[in-house]
Amino acid sequence: MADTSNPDIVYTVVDEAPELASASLLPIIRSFAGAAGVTIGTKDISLAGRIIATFPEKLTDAQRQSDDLAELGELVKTPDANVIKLPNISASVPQLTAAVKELQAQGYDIPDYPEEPKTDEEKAIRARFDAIKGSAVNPVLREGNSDRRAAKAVKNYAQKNPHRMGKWASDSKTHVSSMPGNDFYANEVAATLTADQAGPAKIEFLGKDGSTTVLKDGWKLIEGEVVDATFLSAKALDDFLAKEIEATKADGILFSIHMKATMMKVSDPIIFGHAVKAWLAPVFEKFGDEMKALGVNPNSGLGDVLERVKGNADIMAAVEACVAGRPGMYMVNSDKGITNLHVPSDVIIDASMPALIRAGGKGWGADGKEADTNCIIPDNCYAPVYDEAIEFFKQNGALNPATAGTVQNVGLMAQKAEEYGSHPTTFEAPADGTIRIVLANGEVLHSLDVEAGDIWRACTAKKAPIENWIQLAIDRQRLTGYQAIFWLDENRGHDAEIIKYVKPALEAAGVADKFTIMAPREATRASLETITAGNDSIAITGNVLRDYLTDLFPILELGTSAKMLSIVKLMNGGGMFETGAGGSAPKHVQQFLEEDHLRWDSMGEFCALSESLNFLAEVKNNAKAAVLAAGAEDATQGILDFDRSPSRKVGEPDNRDSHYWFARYWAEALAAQDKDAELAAHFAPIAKALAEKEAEILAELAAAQGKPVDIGGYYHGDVTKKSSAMRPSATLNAIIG
Ligand SMILES: NC(=O)C1=CN([C@@H]2O[C@H](COP(=O)(O)OP(=O)(O)OC[C@H]3O[C@@H](n4cnc5c(N)ncnc54)[C@H](OP(=O)(O)O)[C@@H]3O)[C@@H](O)[C@H]2O)C=CC1
Ligand SMILES: O=C(O)CCC(=O)C(=O)O
Ligand SMILES: [Mg+2]
Repeated sequence: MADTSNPDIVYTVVDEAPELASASLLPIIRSFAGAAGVTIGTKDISLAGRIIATFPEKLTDAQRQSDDLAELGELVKTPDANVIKLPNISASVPQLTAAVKELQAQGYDIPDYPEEPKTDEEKAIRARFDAIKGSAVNPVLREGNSDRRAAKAVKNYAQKNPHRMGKWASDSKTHVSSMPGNDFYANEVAATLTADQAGPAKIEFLGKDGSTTVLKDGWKLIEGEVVDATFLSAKALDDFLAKEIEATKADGILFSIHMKATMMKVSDPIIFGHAVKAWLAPVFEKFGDEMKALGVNPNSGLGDVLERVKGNADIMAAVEACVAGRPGMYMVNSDKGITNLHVPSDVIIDASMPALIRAGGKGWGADGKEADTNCIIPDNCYAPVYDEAIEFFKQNGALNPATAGTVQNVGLMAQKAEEYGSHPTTFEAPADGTIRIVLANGEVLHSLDVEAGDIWRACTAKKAPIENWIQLAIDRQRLTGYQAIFWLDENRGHDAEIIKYVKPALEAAGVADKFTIMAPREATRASLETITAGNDSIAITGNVLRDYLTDLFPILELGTSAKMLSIVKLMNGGGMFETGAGGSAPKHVQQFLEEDHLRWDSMGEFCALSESLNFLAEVKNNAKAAVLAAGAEDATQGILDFDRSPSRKVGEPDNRDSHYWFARYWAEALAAQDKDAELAAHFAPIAKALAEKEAEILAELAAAQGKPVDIGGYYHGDVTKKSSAMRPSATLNAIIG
């Protein structure tokens, strides 16, 4: 539940591992900030919180929750915003239905998710759920462009303490496979709107029979907006997948598909569903009707398919026969039999491909052993990044984190830029025909012929965010002097329009010679050459590559993207500080529940906290916040210098221990500083107590580990249970107060 006051800083209530970490860290932050008069509020953007806020009608007053996401969405458009944003679940359908089930079991009268809505009432419920599904939080909050990089201290630490890297063999059979054509990349057309063309537009489907269906109406487009349309052919996709299954088998390697069904919540579950159908093609051919009657929807994954057909012996026999003839499968969890195709949100490309590359091009097979892998990334817009990276490491061997430079990112993200804002304008073609965009002035902007099942989408990027992004890039290049590359492909419709903004802006600023423009493949090679030589680069990218590269490079350079500094300079003057560039680490929760050890690293929170306090100091002229910030920076440095980050193994220090050390170093720094005598006096006894009680506190934290733990729910755990699990040291709690 959230506070309603008007705090200096808003900290988000989220899901999974970061939310567990907050149960321990937030009381420390509140206590320390409170001593300086800095208030910390919370807003609940968790999956369960959003479901509860969306369906209040049958809930009791005590169960109801305000729509915190909507409130935060307004806050980030104001200069007052100062938000620390932790990662939240972007739910796939299986996750959404599991969360609903859990809430229902807790006595919340929430409707079931209608898989196949028929009545108007079911369709209305489905539409409300669809607004919660997938990446529904980040696009609302990200009212600014993205600045992600490793803080200097974090990068230095990684160079001094290089993580383990898998070895790359030059004859590795691992490779990326993408469609030979007729994909989003090949079919894209784009234009930048003039003043005459602006206004509410429509998207229409024209059937071969002459009928017109309006797919979207009142679509607001403004002057200077880059508007593109494209489609991916369903037939071409099916041909490609069938061939890749055979090719994988012939190569004797693992089959895997990598996409982002969470963020691309309309297009990618459909593509994933095609892969599930291709994998079980003979079964779907023979038992299609029976499977339909059992409610099978391949878009929900193989796990859901198997669950629904398991009572039918004939279908199960056909599944077994089919799978026996398939290549080996890349596994999410070989111990539990969870395959790449089980759940659409289990394999998320930004995290999965870098992990495979870090491992030397190896995936996990069903036998629990590492093997070379065919990485299927159907569309060619961004697949070349991974393809080129893999080729580079085959030729040059793995990156050496001890000597590698860094790739920072300046990402175009504001106002639902590009693909990540395209959900409301993505459609599966209902039949053969044409899908077109009709502008307010009646002009047809783009018209593309499609076949039934093709995935058509329109993306846009607005002028103000584009200009703001170019300026951000100029500022960062000026500040660092690094190599600076705009990752834009002049042969792609959308990118060619963006280049028309970039070139004149760089000329006008007199800095054109400091920047280059390269297509993703060439930019990947150039950046890898740069960091291999120990130098640094800034990748100035669109929204998707912002996401992909801020996992890829950190995972190679630092071992993880959790330690990244991730700043969103909100366009109306506020600041949002994301904690790292990774997600909510479901695997960490599994481990925590089994053995009460939380390996989540809060480095992202530590970095975001200092930034947020510095921002408060700057915009509100709050000198005490500046002192707190400097202390938090020292504490972060202490965590790195003395190696206080969590270990992965039960029985060794975990997330909670790192919070103790953070509190201790922070208190020591505040006690030692001479800028604010009042704060120094306040923190001196706290620092002393934390030092004196070190052995007791660490013993109490250690004693908690090693047994299963109950937190009263996965998506909607019990706040008290979470708090007592995450704050097991009475001695520490008493000092924090
Ligand atoms: N900003 C946001 O809101 C984001 C949300 N997400 C959401 O998060 C969920 C999980 O996404 P997924 O793609 O699996 O990516 P994650 O980043 O959550 O997990 C991938 C792996 O990265 C490592 N990792 C991530 N964060 C940390 C951390 N703080 N400390 C230590 N290790 C870390 C873990 O490795 P190991 O297991 O080896 O320890 C983890 O298993 C999804 O629901 C997704 O939609 C994803 C990205 C961003
Ligand atoms: O919103 C999401 O689903 C994921 C966001 C993400 O991966 C990122 O911003 O790095
Ligand atoms: Mg990401």
